[in-house]
Amino acid sequence: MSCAVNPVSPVVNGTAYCTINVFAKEKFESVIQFYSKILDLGRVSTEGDVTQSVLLSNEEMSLKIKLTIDDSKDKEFQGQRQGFLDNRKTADWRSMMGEYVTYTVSDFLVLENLLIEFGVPYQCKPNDISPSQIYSLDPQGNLVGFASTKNSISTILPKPTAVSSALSSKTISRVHSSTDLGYAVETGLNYPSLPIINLTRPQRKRSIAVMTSGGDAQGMNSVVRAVVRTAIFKNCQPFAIMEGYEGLVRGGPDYITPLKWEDVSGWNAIGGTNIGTARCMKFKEREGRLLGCFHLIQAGIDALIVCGGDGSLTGADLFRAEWPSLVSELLKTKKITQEEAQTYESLNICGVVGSIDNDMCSTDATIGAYSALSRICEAVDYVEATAASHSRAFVIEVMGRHCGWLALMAGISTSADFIFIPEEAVNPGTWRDEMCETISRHRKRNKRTTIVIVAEGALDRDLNPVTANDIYKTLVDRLKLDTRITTLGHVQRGGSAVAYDRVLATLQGVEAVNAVLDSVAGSASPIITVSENKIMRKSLVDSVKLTKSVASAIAAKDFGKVLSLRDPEFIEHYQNYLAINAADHYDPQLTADKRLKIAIVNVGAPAGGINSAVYSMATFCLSQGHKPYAIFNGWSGLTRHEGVRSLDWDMILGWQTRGGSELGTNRDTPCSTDIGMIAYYFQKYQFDGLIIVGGFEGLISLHELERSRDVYPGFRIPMVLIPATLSNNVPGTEYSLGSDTALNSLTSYCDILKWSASSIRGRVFVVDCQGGNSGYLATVADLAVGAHASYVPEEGISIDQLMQDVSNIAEAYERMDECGTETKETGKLVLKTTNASKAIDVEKLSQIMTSEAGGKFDARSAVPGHIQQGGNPSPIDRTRATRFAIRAVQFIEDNQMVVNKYRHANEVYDDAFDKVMRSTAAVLGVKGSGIVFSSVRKVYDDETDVKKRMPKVVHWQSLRSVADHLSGRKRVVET
Ligand SMILES: Nc1ncnc2c1ncn2[C@@H]1O[C@H](COP(=O)(O)OP(=O)(O)OP(=O)(O)O)[C@@H](O)[C@H]1O
Ligand SMILES: O=P(O)(O)OC[C@H]1O[C@](O)(CO)[C@@H](O)[C@@H]1O
Ligand SMILES: [Mg+2]
Repeated sequence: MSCAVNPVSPVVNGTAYCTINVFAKEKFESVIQFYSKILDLGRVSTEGDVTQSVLLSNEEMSLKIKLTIDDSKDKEFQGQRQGFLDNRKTADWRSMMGEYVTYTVSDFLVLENLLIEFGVPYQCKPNDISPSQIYSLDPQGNLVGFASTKNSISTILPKPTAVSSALSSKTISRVHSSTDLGYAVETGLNYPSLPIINLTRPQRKRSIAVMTSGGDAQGMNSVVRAVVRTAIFKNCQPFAIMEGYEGLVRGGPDYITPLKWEDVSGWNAIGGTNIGTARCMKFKEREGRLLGCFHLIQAGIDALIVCGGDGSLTGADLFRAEWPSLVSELLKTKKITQEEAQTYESLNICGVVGSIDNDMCSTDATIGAYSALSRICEAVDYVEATAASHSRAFVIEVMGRHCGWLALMAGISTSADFIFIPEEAVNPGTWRDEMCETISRHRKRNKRTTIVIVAEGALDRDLNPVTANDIYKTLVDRLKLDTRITTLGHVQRGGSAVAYDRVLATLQGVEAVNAVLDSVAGSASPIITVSENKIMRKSLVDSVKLTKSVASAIAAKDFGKVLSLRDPEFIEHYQNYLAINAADHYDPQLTADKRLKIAIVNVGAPAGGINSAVYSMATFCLSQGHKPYAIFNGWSGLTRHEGVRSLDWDMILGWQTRGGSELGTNRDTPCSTDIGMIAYYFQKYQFDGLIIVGGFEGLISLHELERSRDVYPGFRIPMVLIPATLSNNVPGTEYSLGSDTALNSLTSYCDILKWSASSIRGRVFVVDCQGGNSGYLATVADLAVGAHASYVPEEGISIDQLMQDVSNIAEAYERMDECGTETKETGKLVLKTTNASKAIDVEKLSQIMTSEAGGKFDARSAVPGHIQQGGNPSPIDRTRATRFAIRAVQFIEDNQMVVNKYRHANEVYDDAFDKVMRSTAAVLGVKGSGIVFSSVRKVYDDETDVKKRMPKVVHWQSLRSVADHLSGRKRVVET
């Protein structure tokens, strides 16, 4: 290979002079232009005639461009250039040229734009997501390298990864190729190939800034990580605005800073916000917003993603509305040019709701709210122990500003005796009596603890605050209870985010970048929301307006409206709290003729929230006037006569918060035990309804009972399955109880491993995840912990992908070295669902990875096992269990009329009969943005792959490509 460069001294190694040879006259000027523009060099002198040379120079370096006309050399270079173009995707250009010169440049963005402008091809290294080196061909065809930091270019070529003997097809069982089950990476998120050169129109990279504002909230770092990486992935330049609106007002490179891929490594596990936040009074004034506008334009920012609470998003909405007038003021005062005014005529803004308060209308959950709830529940669980020991009362004050969501959800999760929330302002004359009456009843039934949760914004109907002190005094003076106040304070905002918040933040961060890229001038600004499991875009203006109207309704003492302005789920939760808390102290809601005997049974492996479902089912039944029955130790327990007991309030105290299954559970199904005997007991106890809480065996159980209705009249009652399994593999629902608890356990376990791995250079942990044939847990954990790769049964492990992953990880380590970042986040994780491959367990997998890595890293295996079933259920599982249980009882109530006609044994079970009865045996599920009941027959026949114990369609499939793109995992797309 020819090289026209005569590197007198390589610039990269400190000296700053070299000669570039050009062999065709028509190329001479463009080569001069190329180097002078890119390296910012001035033309110093011109010499000679046929053999001309030009000296280009600046303070740091000089470059001689020398023209020696030589047709054959020029042709040789043309041929070479073609070779580079042909091999742009497949070969490392450094291996194709004997010599080349490297330069340091400060801004790759500018460089890439210039290379595009010159129409020259280029290649990014180590990859195009986060290059630390860029190689290009100058107009003559010389290979030229650029580095973003001094001396950072490695001339050592990455060793091509070969499949060694350790990886013969004998050692790996290939379960499925990556495309077998339709898991090819989604088009929209596919890895970009090397940049496509646009020869006609230079393109400016879009710059997207992200900021966090207001009170910090767990999960904000995941938003920033997702925004940064998605922006880079979509070929945009991400920026952080440091310190919230304060950074915008102050401006300059200290406050508006570009971020790289590696800058956000490991951020998922870190609490608070790494880019700072503030409450900025100046931004509330137009003057502050004018400065913000100027600084954004100055930094060339096209779009702004604001992650904050209701205040921050109100500010964002105002900023958006005022933007045109701010721009024209800046133009008038000559702070910006006409061209800038045109380029930035409208502000492309998107809101992501991050606040522990969950006070923004139009979204179910704000980022951080469930983490704060988790902190509260942990604290109350701890307090329970000391309260029980002393038989004390505790008044626990929680945050939430003017919103009672945290207090309400904590009340349900911990089965608190009484709660105070701003949405349900209490009667100033009667609240003390009401509270004391409830607590006295509980105490009379031998309850040793009293927990009252008060939201910091709690009010009475005259708008006077109801404080922890007021409550304390009442408990002491009237009930003579030994009482303590615990104000949880900022502990609630502390610690790292629970898995739910990490995933929510990640998906919303990705969606925010998509939203700003979809926006055109004049389009309405969106806010990213969540409804059940669905990430959506809504109007920022409308959400802000709706949220503001809550404050107006409170001020107007219109409390009915306040409650109605919260999302429908809030109201449902509030009614649920009242219902389960009324189990012993009100007259039953229903008249005697409507009261039912409802049985509950646990089937399958333990999962977080099973006990909460039993507790809520029983307390709700009691408050309605129904009689709740427990079947102990599953179907086999029933056939072994181990007991059916009616549940009463005293017996189930404390079950809401407990892990495991108090009723006892196993995987037996009615047909695998003795369905006749089960029918006998159903007849004996005259059950009017059945609730099964369980996983895949729960579904099979319900199916078997439903299909036996013709033979056994005892089963002609409404029956519901509440899905509960950490595998989240029950067809008919996108969410099963226990999967959140499991995800939190796995996430905490992985965080610990990651810290350990980060302390040792080049350490990777390969973690074995439960989940049966479902890769749900591993996939969502992948997103939550920022794993490098995950292997799931739906895809299996292909040798090619495994090799690719080894080289991805090796590259990631190289990139870290080359970036010279001082990041400690060097630990890497790979997750594998046990059934992703039966042939290679995590131990073997880690051995293979270590041996293939050729010394670049070493891998260790880790097996968390049944720890994944979790300890105490997460607040999400507790509150969902309550919601599911109450909905299940209501389903049984609603379907009584339907089944009554057919319950007698002498009814002929014909087709018409069957058709009506079908809908009365259902799977309760979360689908899209709502709760639905689907006939078990339909679910079993149409939606279930019985052999694989899986739904036929997996709803979380798209998460895999998001996880891949956020970790920079390259996929081998198999043909
Ligand atoms: N009406 C407004 N106009 C302009 N800016 C505002 C407005 N309201 C709030 N902001 C800006 O947003 C910042 C954060 O608002 P705020 O303190 O209400 O927190 P938040 O975003 O609601 O978060 P959290 O309630 O979770 O702490 C304010 O300090 C201010 O800079
Ligand atoms: O951290 P600061 O500024 O004291 O603010 C506390 C407030 O912030 C929040 O934690 C979040 O808005 C509120 O719940 C609380 O009232
Ligand atoms: Mg707020």
